[in-house]
Amino acid sequence: MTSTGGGSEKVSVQVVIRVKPLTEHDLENLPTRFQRQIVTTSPYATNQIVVEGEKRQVFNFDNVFPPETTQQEIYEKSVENLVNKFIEGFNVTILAYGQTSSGKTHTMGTADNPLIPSDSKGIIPRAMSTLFSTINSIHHSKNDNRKFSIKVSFVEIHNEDLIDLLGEGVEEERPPVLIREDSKGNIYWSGLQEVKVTGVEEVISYLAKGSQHRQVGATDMNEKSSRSHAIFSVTMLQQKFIPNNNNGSPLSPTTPTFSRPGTPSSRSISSRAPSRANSVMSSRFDDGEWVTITSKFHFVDLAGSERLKRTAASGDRAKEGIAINSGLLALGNVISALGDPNKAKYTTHIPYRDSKLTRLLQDSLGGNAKTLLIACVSPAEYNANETINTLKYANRARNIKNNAVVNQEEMGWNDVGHLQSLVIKLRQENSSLKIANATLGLQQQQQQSSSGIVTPGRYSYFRYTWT
Ligand SMILES: Nc1ncnc2c1ncn2[C@@H]1O[C@H](COP(=O)(O)OP(=O)(O)OP(=O)(O)O)[C@@H](O)[C@H]1O
Repeated sequence: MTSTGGGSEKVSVQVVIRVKPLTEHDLENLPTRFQRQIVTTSPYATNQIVVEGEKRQVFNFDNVFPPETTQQEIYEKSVENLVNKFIEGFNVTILAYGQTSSGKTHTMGTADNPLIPSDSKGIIPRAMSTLFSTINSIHHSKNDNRKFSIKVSFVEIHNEDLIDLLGEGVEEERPPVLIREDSKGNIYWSGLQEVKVTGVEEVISYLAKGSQHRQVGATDMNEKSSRSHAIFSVTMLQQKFIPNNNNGSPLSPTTPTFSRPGTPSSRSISSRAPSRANSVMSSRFDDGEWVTITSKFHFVDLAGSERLKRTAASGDRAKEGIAINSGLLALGNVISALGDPNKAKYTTHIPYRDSKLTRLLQDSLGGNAKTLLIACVSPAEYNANETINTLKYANRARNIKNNAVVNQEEMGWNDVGHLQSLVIKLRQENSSLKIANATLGLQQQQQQSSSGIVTPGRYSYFRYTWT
């Protein structure tokens, strides 16, 4: 996986499995005769997992983490590289999937708070630690002139309602969180608090605040079971000034020196939070040009994937179960439509609109994002069916190919008139380029159809590679 000069690279969705150890709580609560461990992994085949159920089933993934794996190991092997990609300007999404009590929240660190010991910390606090220490070292570097602004938001999908977990005041009086799509297919949301953060402790305080607001309810399987999908998002804006060399062309992005840009306001309601860069602006000055890169990191802690009857749910719990299952079903259908090479050839419709979850993640699955799915499973015989279901679900995600690109915009800071005229000029250029691209696309499609290669029209926008 190497980044191309233009900041574009083709990657599959990465799928890893984490097998949870049986905890004291499990040993007290699972019927003794079903505590036998039926899931095995091997240090010699670290991408393989075997389930000894009614029949022996073997699955292969990008990585399989056995029960003894530490939080730090998971982070180093699967996540750290994605944080570096995020800093480069790629959109990144990590999803934790699995039945209730399988370790999703523990792995993701969604319910982090200052009392959790450092070796138990999950992915989010570790990723934030890498992010801020990298930014600090860039600030102290003489050879790197980048400036960063980081904002976080925390949203919950409960019974198909979007709830702002960082929202102030009474929930009923807040503006509704809405998902929107622009004419180009970009996803936005409105009415959501985005809070500026400058360090890990601040992020953890917002995580703690948000997770306290998260809907939890007692089920038979996990007494504090999460009954909603939670999406913690980090948006990063980085600006760098590229000075001109003597020939009038900009120097490399790492060349130092420039004046400090103004700082965005510290707390704002995001009315149009882009989930990926959707416009290109450019502003050149006599001494160089400003470049802005926006990237977004989604940490998605999904609600328990178990079948309804297993949680003995009734009333509100049952209603939640139906909403959870339909969200995960829609996610599975999207994954299946994108991931199954046979279906992909013939499917012209990817059902993103079937749930809020898939709508929100529309451009994070198969779009302009790097995606990691962490499927969490229990090793106990008691959970054998759910474990198999989780592994089958995760297996379908492995065929998705994304074409992730750096979200780079070039823009000026202080010459609004100049910027506006440049925007108009660039829009005109963009229109001409679109016409040229469309003509080129048409020619390529004609060539491909004569050579037998299938390019589904709608998805050429997302730059899909079908395998
Ligand atoms: N790898 C692990 N090592 C030690 N304890 C773990 C591990 N994974 C999970 N646990 C513990 O198991 C319990 C259930 O885990 P967790 O709450 O993360 O499950 P979950 O999948 O998020 O469940 P739900 O869907 O109900 O929210 C917690 O007490 C957690 O600390």
